[in-house]
Amino acid sequence: MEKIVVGLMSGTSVDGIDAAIVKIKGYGMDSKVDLLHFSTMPFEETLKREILDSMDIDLSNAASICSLNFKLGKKFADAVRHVCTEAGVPLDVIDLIGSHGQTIYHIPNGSDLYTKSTLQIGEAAVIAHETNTMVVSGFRAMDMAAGGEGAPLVPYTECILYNDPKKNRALQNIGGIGNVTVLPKGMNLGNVFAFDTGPGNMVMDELSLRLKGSPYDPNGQWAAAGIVDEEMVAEWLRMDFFSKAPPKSTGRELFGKGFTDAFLRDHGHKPAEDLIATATYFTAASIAKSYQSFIFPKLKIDQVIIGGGGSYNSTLMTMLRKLMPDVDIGTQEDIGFSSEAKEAIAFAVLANETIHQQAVNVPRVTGASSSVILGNITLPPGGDHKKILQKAGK
Ligand SMILES: Nc1ncnc2c1ncn2[C@@H]1O[C@H](COP(=O)(O)OP(=O)(O)OP(=O)(O)O)[C@@H](O)[C@H]1O
Ligand SMILES: CC(=O)N[C@H]1[C@@H]2OC[C@@H](O2)[C@@H](O)[C@@H]1O[C@H](C)C(=O)O
Repeated sequence: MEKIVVGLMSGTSVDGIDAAIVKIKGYGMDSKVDLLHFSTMPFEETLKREILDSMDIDLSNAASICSLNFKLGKKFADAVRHVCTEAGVPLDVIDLIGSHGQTIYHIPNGSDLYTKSTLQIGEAAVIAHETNTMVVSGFRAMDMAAGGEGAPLVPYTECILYNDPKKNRALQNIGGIGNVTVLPKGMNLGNVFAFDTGPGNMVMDELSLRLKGSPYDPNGQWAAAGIVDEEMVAEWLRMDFFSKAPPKSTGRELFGKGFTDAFLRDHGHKPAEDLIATATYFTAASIAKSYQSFIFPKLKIDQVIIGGGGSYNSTLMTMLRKLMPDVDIGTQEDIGFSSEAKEAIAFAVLANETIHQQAVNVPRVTGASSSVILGNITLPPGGDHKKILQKAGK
């Protein structure tokens, strides 16, 4: 049975809400997935600030997170309407919405102070009410309840969408954070592996904003004009995160504002271009080091496919190619996909799996004790849920 599903993603870059309208036939590894339309609804600067502050342990509080949960729910509903209007698809054609939500905090390992936990907000009841559509949200919690890190979750969808019978592929996402999924040729879910590689655009973006007043370094132009401090990068690469073997995931807690504050405290007197170049090289070098430590010793990679907004930073792409000269490094566009749309598509696919009660986390990737069904289902208000689930194919 065919379903029209909207996938919503607001990632760690906090640049806006990505929305994909996807046609999905079937479920499981045989799902047929077609992207009908994709759009991004950028956050206004004030809302972006509010979200970033809510992630900052010094600025955040319970009231601000409570309020933001509902505010973002409304924004996610607006993003559904926006993508439908742009695509000329009536809202009542949508069978299901898969909403990742906005990660506010992620504590994958716990500490003396905090329990292992993760929080994605953007109230699903508000989305369901505004759109009169069933919503699947909170994808990460069940994996973490089963002992996993709750991330990364895209390996399942990447198996469906990108496996190649002849090539060992590494799919490198460069969003706020960098993460890789390794798909051995002719693979099945049993031999895929994945982990977060470290910072994506997060440090570069923070520096661009503070030193140049721009949310990112357009095409890497400032980084291209700067001089990299290789010693600084070598020191950063000695952080525990980079030597830890997967499973591993990370976020703003490690590479967010606190990281950039410390960098600027010691090096803020240097030219902005040099600082942005150093942060750009840090991302490239952390990806290369991750591959050298945890991928190349296991598998010869034939093709690295870069996705996420970082693929539009040509200085970063050049650095990556220099650091890994023996591998073919291309972009999502080179193989006929969209670099921007991939995560929104993933959460549409994952929502479809939820309503078909399929367990889709990959335990060897997240560290969970078993494979479990992800997500919370929110029915539309007053909806006849039997009819709705029937429509969804159960
Ligand atoms: N033309 C461009 N030049 C340089 N960088 C760009 C360009 N376009 C986008 N980016 C970068 O991509 C980022 C957004 O990437 P993306 O949408 O993949 O991240 P995300 O989904 O928020 O993150 P994550 O995957 O970590 O959740 C921007 O913040 C910016 O740093
Ligand atoms: C906690 C969280 O939101 N993690 C995100 C983030 O963004 C990239 C990387 O860090 C990855 O671990 C994950 O997202 C992708 C979509 C995933 O779960 O596969």
